[in-house]
Amino acid sequence: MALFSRLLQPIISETMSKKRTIDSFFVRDSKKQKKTSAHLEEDEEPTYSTHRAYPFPIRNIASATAREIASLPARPGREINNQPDLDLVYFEPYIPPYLSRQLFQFLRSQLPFYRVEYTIKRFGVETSIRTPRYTTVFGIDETSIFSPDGDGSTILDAKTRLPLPNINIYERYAPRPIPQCLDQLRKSTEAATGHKFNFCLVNYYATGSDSISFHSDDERFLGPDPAIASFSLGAARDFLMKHKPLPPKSDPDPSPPPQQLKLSLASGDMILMRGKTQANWLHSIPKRTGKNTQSDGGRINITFRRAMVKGGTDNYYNYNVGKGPVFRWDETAKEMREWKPSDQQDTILQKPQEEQKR
Ligand SMILES: O=C(O)CCC(=O)C(=O)O
Ligand SMILES: [Fe+2]
Repeated sequence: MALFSRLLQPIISETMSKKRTIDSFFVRDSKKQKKTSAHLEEDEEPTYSTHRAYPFPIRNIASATAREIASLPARPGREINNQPDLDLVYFEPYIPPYLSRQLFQFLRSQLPFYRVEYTIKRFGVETSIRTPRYTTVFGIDETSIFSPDGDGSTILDAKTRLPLPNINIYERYAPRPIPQCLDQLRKSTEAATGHKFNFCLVNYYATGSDSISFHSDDERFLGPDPAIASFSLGAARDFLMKHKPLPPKSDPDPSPPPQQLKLSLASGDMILMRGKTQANWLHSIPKRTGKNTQSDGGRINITFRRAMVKGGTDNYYNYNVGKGPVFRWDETAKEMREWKPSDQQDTILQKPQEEQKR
């Protein structure tokens, strides 16, 4: 390997920081390697997914780990469809505990996150909303693809495979390809569910105060009866589901009203919502009060979805990336910190000096 990249490699890893947790995902000392797992590759050079729209390169998972993800789910899914219009498949878990722990640490430290602010009209008044969790998104709708050659910076029409005729098409936000560390899971999910996905949305709930209120993912750009695969990593949180309001009954009907559901989603679990579910049910992750709300109650949620038209791409980037600052996990401070482009540059410049001191 060229001297340049050898020199650069540890510097980049240092920029990515999180020495112990992240390195242990890839490179283990030989004693630990024997004791804990034969799955993770020893001494594999880290590689990165890069794209001009990423704020920084996103580290790839090792090839052995990627192969493991391809072999999932750990357990077959169980159908939950005992209520009107409800059609779920619950994998408990999809990702086994040793792998979900590592994937949680890895994704938390490697992905760029945002705390999006936007305005809505509430009772005719412009109201500012600060999303009560960190979010990020990758992908592009079904009408387009990232050019398979080069660094994928060119976007092609999905049918003609020619560059988009109008350069203004995705003008508000430059779409980002799904990085390898999430794309492995997307492929596995497609194989396990028989559904296709072109978007990956990630939520990070830092504490019990982070939440998502009752909503359904029934946007028109997803098409009718969309399938959404939703993964949990890290702290367990309650996932509530309730039926959308029903019109009052006209005739005496003996069928009982739909019941609210509560699933305690644990690390590694996956819930597939499909069929009539989004059209008829709402879901939420309520705030959690009491103990265990502050410390490492961090939870990552990953959803895979399939947007059919360009409006879906703009909507997802608008609400999950936005125009505000980037946040990145700081392993020393154990919290998300605002990240600036100069952070990366600083580390690259500082590191050789530090090494000379030793
Ligand atoms: O965090 C979760 O489990 C749910 C997230 C969700 O509903 C969404 O992002 O639309
Ligand atoms: Fe949702």
